[in-house]
Amino acid sequence: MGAERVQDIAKSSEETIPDAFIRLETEQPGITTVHGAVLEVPTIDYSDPDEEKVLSAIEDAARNWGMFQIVNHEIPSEAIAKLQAAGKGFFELSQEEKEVYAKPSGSKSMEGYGTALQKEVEGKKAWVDHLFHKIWPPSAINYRFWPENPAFYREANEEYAKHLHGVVDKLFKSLSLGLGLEGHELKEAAGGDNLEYLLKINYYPPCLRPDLALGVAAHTDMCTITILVPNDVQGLQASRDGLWYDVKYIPNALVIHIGDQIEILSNGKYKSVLHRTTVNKEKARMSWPVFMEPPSDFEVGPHPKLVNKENPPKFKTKKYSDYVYCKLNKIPQ
Ligand SMILES: O=C(O)CCC(=O)C(=O)O
Ligand SMILES: [Fe+2]
Repeated sequence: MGAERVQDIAKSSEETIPDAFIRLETEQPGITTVHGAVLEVPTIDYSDPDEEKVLSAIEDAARNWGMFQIVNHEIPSEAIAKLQAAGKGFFELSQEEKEVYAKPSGSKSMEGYGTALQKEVEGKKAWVDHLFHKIWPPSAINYRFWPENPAFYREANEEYAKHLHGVVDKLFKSLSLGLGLEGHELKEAAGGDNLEYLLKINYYPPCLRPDLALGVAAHTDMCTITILVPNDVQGLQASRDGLWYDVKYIPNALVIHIGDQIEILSNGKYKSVLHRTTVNKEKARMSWPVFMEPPSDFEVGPHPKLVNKENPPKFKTKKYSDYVYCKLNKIPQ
C-alpha cells in the first residue's frame, strides 16, 4: 500500500482536519499573512520595447524579491491551458489509476506521484499531493512517470516544454547581464544546454481549515530558476522582511522564482525567495512549477568572474546532487 494521499484525507474530513495538518502558530496563515498590503511582487511586461527597462526590472526583482511575474511573454495561452487541463485530468482520475505513477519506494529520483517530499518541523504535514517528471531534454525524460490519461497529456507537456526555451534563455541572459557577465555566461555555468526541466504538478485539495493549514511550507527552491503557472485559485505567498505577502494571481502570467543555484552562482547578489502556499476552503488549487536544474553531477559555485580578493566566495562549489541531498535531509551545506 502506498502512502495516504491528501486528496483522500480531504474527501473523508467532514468537520475539521487531522492534527498533523494544523501548523504551529508561528506558521498559521490566518495569523501570519499581511492583509491589505501595499507591497507587491514586481510584474514585468515582456512586450515593453524598452529592453533596458525590462533588464533593470528583472535585475532589481532578482536582487530584492527573488520573485517576479512576467506578463505578455511568448507562451500562448492555449499551451498553458492545455498543460493545465492535462494535469487536472490526471488528478481527477481514480486513486487506483494515479497510484500506477507513484514514486517507487526507495527511489533516489524525485520523479513520480507522491505526497510528503521532506521531513518537516515538528512532523507537520503539508496539504498537497504532487506529480514530478522531467520534460526536457528528451534524453533525460522517463515516460514511465508521464500519465497515459488524459490522452493528450504527452502532447500538452511536450508543447509546453518547447515554448519554455525562449523564456528560459531570455531570463538567463538578463540575469547574466545584470551581474556584469556576458549574456551566455550564467546559463553556461548552470549546465548550459544540459539544463534539465523538472515539472512538478501540485494538487492542493479543498481544506476545511485554510487558516490553520499550509500547502507547501516555507522554503526556497533548490534549482536555478523556477517558472510556474498556477490555476486561478489564490495561494502563493512570498516572504519579505519576515512578513508574508500574497502573490496576486494574474491570468496567464508566469511566476518566476530565483532558486538557490542562482543565489550561489551570483555569489549572493541575487536572492532565492522564501515562499509558501495557502489552501482554499471550497476549491482545489493547482500549480505547475518547472524547476530548471543543473545535471546531477554538474558542479555549481559562485561564478569565477564574480569572486576576487574583495569578494571572496560566499558559498561552496558542489555537485548539484550533493546540494539536493543536503537540503532534503536538512544537512548544513
Ligand atoms: O503552488 C505554488 O504556487 C508554489 C509551489 C512551490 O513553491 C513548490 O512546489 O516548490
Ligand atoms: Fe517552491
